[in-house]
Amino acid sequence: MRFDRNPPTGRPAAPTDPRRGGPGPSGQPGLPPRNAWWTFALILLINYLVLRTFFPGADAPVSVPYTVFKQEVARGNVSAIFSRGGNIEGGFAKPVTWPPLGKEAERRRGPFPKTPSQSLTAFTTTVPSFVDPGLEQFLIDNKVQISAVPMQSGSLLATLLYGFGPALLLIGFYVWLYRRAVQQGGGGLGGSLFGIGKSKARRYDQEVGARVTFDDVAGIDEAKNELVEIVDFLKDPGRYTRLGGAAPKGVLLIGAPGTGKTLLAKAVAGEAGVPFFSMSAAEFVEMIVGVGAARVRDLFKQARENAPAIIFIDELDSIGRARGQISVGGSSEQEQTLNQILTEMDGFSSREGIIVLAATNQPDVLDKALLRPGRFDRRVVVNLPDKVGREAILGVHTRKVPLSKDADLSELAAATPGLSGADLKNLVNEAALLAARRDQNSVGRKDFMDALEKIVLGPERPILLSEADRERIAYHEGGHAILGLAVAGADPVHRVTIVPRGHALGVTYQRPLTDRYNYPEAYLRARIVGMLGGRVAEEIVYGTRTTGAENDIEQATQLARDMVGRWGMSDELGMVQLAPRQNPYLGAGAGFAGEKPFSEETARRVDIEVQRIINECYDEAVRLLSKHRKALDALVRALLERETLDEKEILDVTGLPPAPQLESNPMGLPAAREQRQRPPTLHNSRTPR
Ligand SMILES: Nc1ncnc2c1ncn2[C@@H]1O[C@H](COP(=O)(O)OP(=O)(O)OP(=O)(O)O)[C@@H](O)[C@H]1O
Ligand SMILES: [Zn+2]
Repeated sequence: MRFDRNPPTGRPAAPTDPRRGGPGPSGQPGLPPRNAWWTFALILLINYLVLRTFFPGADAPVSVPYTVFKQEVARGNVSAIFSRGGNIEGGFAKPVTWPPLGKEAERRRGPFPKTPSQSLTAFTTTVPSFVDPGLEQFLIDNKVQISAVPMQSGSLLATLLYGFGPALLLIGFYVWLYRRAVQQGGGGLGGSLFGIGKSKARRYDQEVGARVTFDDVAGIDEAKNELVEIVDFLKDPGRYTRLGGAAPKGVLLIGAPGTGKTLLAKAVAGEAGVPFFSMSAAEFVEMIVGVGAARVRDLFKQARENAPAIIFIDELDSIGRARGQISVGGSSEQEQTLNQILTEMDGFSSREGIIVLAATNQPDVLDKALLRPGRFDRRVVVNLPDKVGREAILGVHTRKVPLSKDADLSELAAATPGLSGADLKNLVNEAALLAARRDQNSVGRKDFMDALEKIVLGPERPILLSEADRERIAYHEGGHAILGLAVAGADPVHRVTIVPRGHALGVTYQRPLTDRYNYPEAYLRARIVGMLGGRVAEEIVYGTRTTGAENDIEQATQLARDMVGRWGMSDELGMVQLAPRQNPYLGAGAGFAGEKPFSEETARRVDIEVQRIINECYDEAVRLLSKHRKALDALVRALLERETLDEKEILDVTGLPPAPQLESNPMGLPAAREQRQRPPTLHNSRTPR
C-alpha cells in the first residue's frame, strides 16, 4: 500500500492558513464588484425619485363616474378639461374624496367596485355612448375651459425622461462599468463585468509576528539556500543590478505536493519584508474567455504598484501545459492566459524588484517557452525531507505542542520515510487531537504512533469479522511479519495489527532503519519475499487462497518489473532500459505515458524474467515459513488475543532475532538524489474492491 500523499484528514491549504498567512486579503485597489451593484441600485433609486417628483402619483388621473363629473362641474369645481375620443380628463379645483365615505356614499357609489377612498385632484371619466347633447353648453355655462390638448404636454422633457430615462441610465451604467474595466486592464466586456477580470490574488502583508520566515521552513535546506540570493535581491534591487547584471525574474519550485513550496515562497517574502501576492493558476481560468489574461494583467499590476514584491503562482502546470497538447475545450483560454504570463514577465525589467515564484510538481509538462531565459529560468527542486529533515520539521510543528517525556521526535522521524512536510504537520495535529481526546496534558509516543497509523492507513473501520476470518487475517499478516524477521536484509517489523483500517483488514508495518537512497538487489528480493509471505502463510496453513493478497501481488510485480526494466538486474536481459522513465518528483506510478520503446519480443522476455524473480521469491517464502511454522503459530495466537503487537512484543512472542541487515551501500556509491525514498513497506490484506 502506498502512502496517501494528500491524507484526507484536513491539510489546510497553505495560502489560506490564517495562522501563517498574516492579515488575509487586503490592499486591493478599486471597487470590488459588490460596490458596482450598490451603485446600480442607487441609480435606480434616483431615477425613481426624479420621476416621482415630476409626476407625483397622487396627480395621476383616477376614473370617476360620469355623474360625479357632472356634479362637480355643476358645483364649479372643474375649471378645465381635455377631451380625447370618449374620454374626458381634467383637474378638480378642490380635492374630491372618491369613492366617498359614509352611508350616503354607499348609495352614491352604486355598483362601483370597492376601492380605498382617496383625495383626487385629477380625474378621468368616460362619456356614455348615448350622446349627451347639452354637455358642451353645460360646460360653457359652468365656465369650464375645454381643450383638445393634453394638460401637461408642456413638459416634453419629462415625457422623454419618462419614456427613455430608465433605458438611458442602464446604458450609461454599462458604459461606465466597461470603461472602468478597461482602465483596470480588463479585456473585453464579458471578461470585465462585475470585476471578474480582477485577479483574486491574496496579498499577505508582513506583520511582525505573523510573518513567515526561513525559521518556519525546515528540512529542505538546499532549496532554502538557493533562495537566499532572491531575498538579498528583493531587499535592495538597485544594489544588485548596479553593474548591469540582470537579476532573476522567475523561479520555478519543483516538488511533490506538500513539500513546502508555498511555505518557502512566503518565507522569501517574509525574510525580504516585501508583500506577497499569491494565486493558484487554476483560479486564473474561468468559463469566460479572456478572464484569465485579464486576471494575470491585474495581478502583475498590483505587484508592480507595491514593488519590490513577490508574485506566487501555485500549480503552474494547470495553465502552463505545453500549448497544443492542451485538451480540447478551454484550450484557447489557457493559451491566452499563458501568453499573458509570458508577456508580463517579458514586460518588466528585473530592476523593478518583482520576482515571480511558481510551483509545480510536473515540470516536464510545462511549455518550453516558460522555461526560457528571462522567465522561469531558475529551477529549485524541493525534495521530500530525509530523516534529519523530518525531525527538524517535526520540531517546527511541535513548538507549541507540549510533549511528554516518552515522545521521541527522532524515532518518529525514522518511522515516517516518504512523508512530506505537510503530512508531518498533519501528523502532529492528529496526535495532539488524539491526546486531547484522551484527556492528557501532553502528547506522547503512543499518540504519535496511533496518529501515524491513522494517517497512513486510514481510520479504524468497525467491521465485524468472523473468528475464522480473523484467524486467516492473522496468519496472513503473521506470514509477512515472520519473513520480516527471517529474511536477511528485510526492513525491521515495526508493528503488526489485525484491526481493520481503510482498505486494509490487517497491516504489517515495516520501516527501514535509515533512509535509503540506493537499493541493493538483495534488499529488493528480500522485500518481494516478504510481500509474498501473506499468501504463502495462508496456503501452508489452510491449503486454499483468498483475495487478501491483491495489494501484495501488485507491489511485488511492480518491484520485480522495475528490477528488470529500470535497474538492469536481470542477467537474461542485461542493462537495458525497458520501462518508461519515471517522474522523479512524483515517484512510482506517475510515469510518463508513452509507447513502449522496445519490441513485443522483448516485452515477452521481460514478462518471463519478472515471473522468474517472483517464483524464486515465492519458493524462498515457502521454505522460510515452513521452517518457522512454530513461531508463526505463536505470533497468530498473540495477534488474535491482542490485535496489535509492536516491535518488541513481536520479538518476544516469536523468539526470533531481528533480521540481519545487509550492508546498505556495499559499493560506496554516492546516494542517488533522483531515486525516490521509498515509503515503508506495508503488506496488507485488502478487501476486494
Ligand atoms: N519543510 C517544511 N517545514 C515546515 N513546515 C512545512 C514544510 N513543508 C510543508 N510544511 C507544512 O505544510 C504546509 C503545507 O505546505 P505547502 O502548502 O507549502 O506545500 P506545497 O509544496 O506548496 O504543496 P502543494 O504542492 O500541495 O501546494 C505548510 O503550511 C507547512 O505548515
Ligand atoms: Zn499481505
